[in-house]
Amino acid sequence: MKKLLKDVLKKVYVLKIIGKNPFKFIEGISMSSKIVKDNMIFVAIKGKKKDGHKFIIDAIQKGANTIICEKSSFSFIPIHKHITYVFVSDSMEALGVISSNFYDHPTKKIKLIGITGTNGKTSVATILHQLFSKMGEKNILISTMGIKILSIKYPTTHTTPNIIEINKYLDISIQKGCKYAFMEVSSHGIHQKRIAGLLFQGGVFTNITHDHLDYHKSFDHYLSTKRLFFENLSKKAFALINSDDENSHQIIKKTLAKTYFYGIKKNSNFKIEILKENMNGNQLLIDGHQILTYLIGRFNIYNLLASYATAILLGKKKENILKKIKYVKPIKGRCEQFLSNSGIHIIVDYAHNPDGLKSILNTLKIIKKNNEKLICVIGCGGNRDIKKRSLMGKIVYETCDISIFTSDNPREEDINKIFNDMKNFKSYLNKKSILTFVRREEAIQTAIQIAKKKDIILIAGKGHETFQEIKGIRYSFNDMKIAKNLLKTYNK
Ligand SMILES: CC(=O)N[C@H]1[C@@H](OP(=O)(O)OP(=O)(O)OC[C@H]2O[C@@H](n3ccc(=O)[nH]c3=O)[C@H](O)[C@@H]2O)O[C@H](CO)[C@@H](O)[C@@H]1O[C@H](C)C(=O)N[C@@H](C)C(=O)N[C@H](CCC(=O)O)C(=O)O
Ligand SMILES: Nc1ncnc2c1ncn2[C@@H]1O[C@H](COP(=O)(O)OP(=O)(O)OP(=O)(O)O)[C@@H](O)[C@H]1O
Ligand SMILES: N[C@H](CCC[C@H](N)C(=O)O)C(=O)O
Ligand SMILES: [Mg+2]
Repeated sequence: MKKLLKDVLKKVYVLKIIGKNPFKFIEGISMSSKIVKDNMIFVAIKGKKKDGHKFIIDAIQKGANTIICEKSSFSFIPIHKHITYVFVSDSMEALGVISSNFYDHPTKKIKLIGITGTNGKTSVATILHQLFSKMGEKNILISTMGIKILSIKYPTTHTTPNIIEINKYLDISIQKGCKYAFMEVSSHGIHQKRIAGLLFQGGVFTNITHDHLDYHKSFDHYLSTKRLFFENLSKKAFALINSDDENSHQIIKKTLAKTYFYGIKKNSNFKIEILKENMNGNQLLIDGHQILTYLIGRFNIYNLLASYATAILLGKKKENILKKIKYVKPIKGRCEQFLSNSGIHIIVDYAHNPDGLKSILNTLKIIKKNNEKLICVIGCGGNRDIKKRSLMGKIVYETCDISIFTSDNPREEDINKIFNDMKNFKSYLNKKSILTFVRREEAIQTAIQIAKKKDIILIAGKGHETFQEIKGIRYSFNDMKIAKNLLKTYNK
């Protein structure tokens, strides 16, 4: 793709330009000097760890012909002939405008829905992707598990990719005939302006509970970051809010968007009634119509209702949605089940914060009878929220019959420090012991050795992940695969 610089800079709030050459061609945009190629724009961003302005020389050596940078960082910048320097007050905001210009404004051509909240973003986005595909509507999914355009998958590194990637993939999807885009909007993504300049048709709020306080420092900051997404929606957009969440009104305090509520407990625009809940599926009453869904767990009832309501707000016919929504399949690593030959129930779930754990454990209580044991294998990620660890440890300890603490993705942290944090809680129960194994495979193995027929083993925290990240290296690891192999080994 090739564009004139003057077109790429349209509507960018420019403070000053050096080396102006509007007829220069641009062949790409990058915010990382590491991947700059000939005739690209390099956008210097001040990060948490590094300052992109320090990599301007590197970017020029790799072929960048234009530099976007912040005036305040002028002292860092070496001036080269033939290079155009564009000074802006906010590089990230400028990057939003530039990438939208470069890819011909994808969000003016596709209906983009952003899904935000502590838990349920991947689930709702994926349900919408499946539902719309089943209704014959081509769409793109942008989620933790990667990007999917029709049935082609593209790997990503972040739940909400950077704004260049978002525009690039939206453009590809438009070329392939997609009319809808369902995208997860993480709080990191909002705060780091990875969604700058995107026009959203709607925003969906799932819930907000304790997580990411390593990054946000306080719950208030986390909440106000999520609120910012709704504040920036236009008055033509819709905001679809979980009315049962205690912060539902906070989230939409200053939104211009037309607000709708969905929920089970409180009065809402979109309601659902639970007729039967079990491990084979849920029987539900949506808008007076009975449906049976393969998705299990109360949390998935919220996810399903949010998806139904989104489809209605996007103008889809109720009868058509209801006809197709029952065929939505369970989502990888979200309450993924396996029943072994000897009758041991394995559940792999991505619960990685206190509320996620409560949700999945409440679901498992539905199938647990008195004599069956609930065994949980759990770890907490390293270099992430420390305060959530003891809350997660306590929930598991007080709910499960056997608690096995192990590693998740320790990243750069000492695993024994993580174990200490997980065990740092007071409990009314003091008889039970907690087993700890550094090696996650050993923890799963122990759970399988202990388990008897009909016992339930919950392996939590890593869901679909196919690796374990330890000291910068990603080792291949998949909870469900390991569990199935071990069940075979022990003939269980
Ligand atoms: C805490 C966090 O989110 N950090 C993100 C942030 O990093 P940073 O501010 O430290 O960036 P930096 O390393 O200082 O670099 C600053 C700039 O210099 C540039 N640079 C740097 C080095 C170089 O040689 N050349 C160069 O040009 C970088 O490309 C960047 O533009 O900006 C980087 C570039 O966009 C991100 O990759 C990085 O994500 C890190 C790796 C990360 O793990 N993020 C996670 C926590 C995250 O974002 N998670 C959310 C999901 C959370 C949820 O569950 O809801 C997500 O959306 O994925
Ligand atoms: N609506 C919900 N309410 C509460 N818990 C939920 C909900 N949906 C899913 N969960 C729990 O949270 C876990 C993660 O779900 P999901 O991947 O959909 O969330 P997410 O918001 O995309 O997470 P991430 O922040 O990692 O992207 C699930 O495995 C389940 O345990
Ligand atoms: N999106 C979540 C994923 C956490 C998954 C868990 N396995 C971990 O590594 O902590 C986060 O960035 O906090
Ligand atoms: Mg996700």
